Amino acid sequence: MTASIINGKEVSQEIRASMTAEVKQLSEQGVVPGLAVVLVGEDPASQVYVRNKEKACHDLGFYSEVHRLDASTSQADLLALVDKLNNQKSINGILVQLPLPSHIEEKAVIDAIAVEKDVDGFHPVNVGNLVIGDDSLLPCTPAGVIELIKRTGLEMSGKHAVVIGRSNIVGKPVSLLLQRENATVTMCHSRTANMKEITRQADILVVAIGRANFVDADYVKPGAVVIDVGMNRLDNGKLAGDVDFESVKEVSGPITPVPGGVGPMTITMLMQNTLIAAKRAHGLA
Ligand SMILES: Nc1nc(=O)c2c([nH]1)NC[C@@H]1CN(c3ccc(C(=O)N[C@@H](CCC(=O)O)C(=O)O)cc3)C=[N+]21
Ligand SMILES: [Mg+2]
Repeated sequence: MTASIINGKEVSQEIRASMTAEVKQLSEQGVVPGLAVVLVGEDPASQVYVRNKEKACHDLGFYSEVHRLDASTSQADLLALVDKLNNQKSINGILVQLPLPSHIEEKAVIDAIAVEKDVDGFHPVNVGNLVIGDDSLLPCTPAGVIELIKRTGLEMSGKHAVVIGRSNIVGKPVSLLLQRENATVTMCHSRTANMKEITRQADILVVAIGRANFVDADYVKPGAVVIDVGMNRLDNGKLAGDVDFESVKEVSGPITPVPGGVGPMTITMLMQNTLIAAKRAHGLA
């Protein structure tokens, strides 16, 4: 049996198309969602993501600003920019591209972003609200993963979801969101013993360990939904996921490719968070 491929690009386009009418209606009321992206330094991969975000804003009719700062920018200057954006009415969402240069303390910068403009969902208050189950801005990649699983038609309630990876950005929050969908969640990570025995029990397998082609067919239960969050740039310049797509698709159920899976959804969820933040700023949500 050959697995069906989950087309993240197509799902993204569908969601963005469904947002367009609302954005148009809001702009007629004078509410234009605004996103500021801050990029420190010249990491080429980051430049690509930032351009994709700019394009998404443009296509949706959002206002957008991109602040490209020199790699030697001081922490104080970066914090001053964040403060300015926190107070700028035209901006509803602020994204400071990570990683930051090593002389800047990431935590200090994330903590400085206004909670209601934290469209990455990385601020400790948004993380805390996610844990408690209160309203928060959800982290974009985990929210995109849940959306893709929903679109497969699989009922998550009561299913065994296994997450490989325990990062603050993906592994931890995606586990919480899967629990919220009433899945039974197991977390694995680089120190997990007998990992294959655990992942082979998964009805849903989410992989975010950051190692190219780490998961092969031996890790996967026949028919399982497989979501690959990996983004590994190979020496040949190609992008590889954490899942060995060619071998896994022979045993799995619906599976995401890289590129064209989770990546586009991350940007779509960022747009959705910016829209939510804009509505809240105007008392409309
Ligand atoms: N504060 C912050 N928030 C982020 O959300 C954030 C960040 N920093 N730093 C970097 C990572 C990475 N990231 C991606 C988003 C979209 C694609 C994406 O659109 N990928 C496409 C194309 C990729 C390509 O061809 O290079 C795809 O998978 O099909 C990739 C990577 C957001 N990140
Ligand atoms: Mg890990």
